[in-house]
Amino acid sequence: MSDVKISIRNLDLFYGDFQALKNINMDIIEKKVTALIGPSGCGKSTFLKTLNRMNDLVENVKITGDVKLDGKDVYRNIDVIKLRKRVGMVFQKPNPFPMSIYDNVAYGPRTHGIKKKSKLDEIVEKSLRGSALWDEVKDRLKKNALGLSGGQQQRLCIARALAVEPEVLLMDEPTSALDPIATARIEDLVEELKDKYTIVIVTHSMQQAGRISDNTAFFLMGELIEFGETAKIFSNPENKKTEDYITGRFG
Ligand SMILES: Nc1ncnc2c1ncn2[C@@H]1O[C@H](COP(=O)(O)OP(=O)(O)OP(=O)(O)O)[C@@H](O)[C@H]1O
Repeated sequence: MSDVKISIRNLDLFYGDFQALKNINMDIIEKKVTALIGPSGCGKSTFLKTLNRMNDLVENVKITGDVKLDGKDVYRNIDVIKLRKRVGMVFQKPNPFPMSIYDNVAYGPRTHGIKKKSKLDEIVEKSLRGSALWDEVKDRLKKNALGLSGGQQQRLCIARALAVEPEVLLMDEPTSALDPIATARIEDLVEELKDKYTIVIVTHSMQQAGRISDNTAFFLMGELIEFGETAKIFSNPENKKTEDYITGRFG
């Protein structure tokens, strides 16, 4: 029996007059990986950002419909800071803060009021272990994070997201700036993280979606064309447009 973590109903999003999302309906299943695929500009990132209200920061944006996290509407009667603690995000380009590795990971817990050094030490170690970076950095936690490689920086950003103990992790093309080896490490990590977290990942790579996701959503020009089990979407899609896209026939 699968549990729904986030349910999306009749979601429309406008940037000014332009409608970027058209009547999206989807259930994101707890502790599964959901991949969002589709051509450039189809609305994947926009959709991802509606899940923790990152679009609120954009001017002239209008959102209607429902996004419910554990049954509670995230657009009404909810503290946005708390929402973003529960629904963390990792971006396309690794974006560590220009401070030490330790301080990057401790940043979130500190803003949520944790001050005790022993507690922070524990969170930093646990988060870095969680993002499979601990062994590589444990002897240089006080060094600047900008000295890490791109792949290490991205795992640091994942550790930073994990440090506030989120329930959902949104990942916007987290491997697009990485080489194949660093990409494989992040993919392995996603596989491990789904034991504990619900993961939604935007990817341009259909191979990646096929490798790491349980469910896949195919978007086209702001519409959700097809959503279902990844194995089914890739082997036997219902919609001709999905088939054209995954077989590379799409222009
Ligand atoms: N802040 C904004 N203001 C106006 N239009 C926007 C804004 N952000 C995105 N758009 C438009 O909304 C549409 C969807 O963009 P979005 O970034 O969600 O697509 P995407 O599928 O993630 O694309 P990509 O794969 O290239 O990252 C595009 O037409 C884009 O130009």
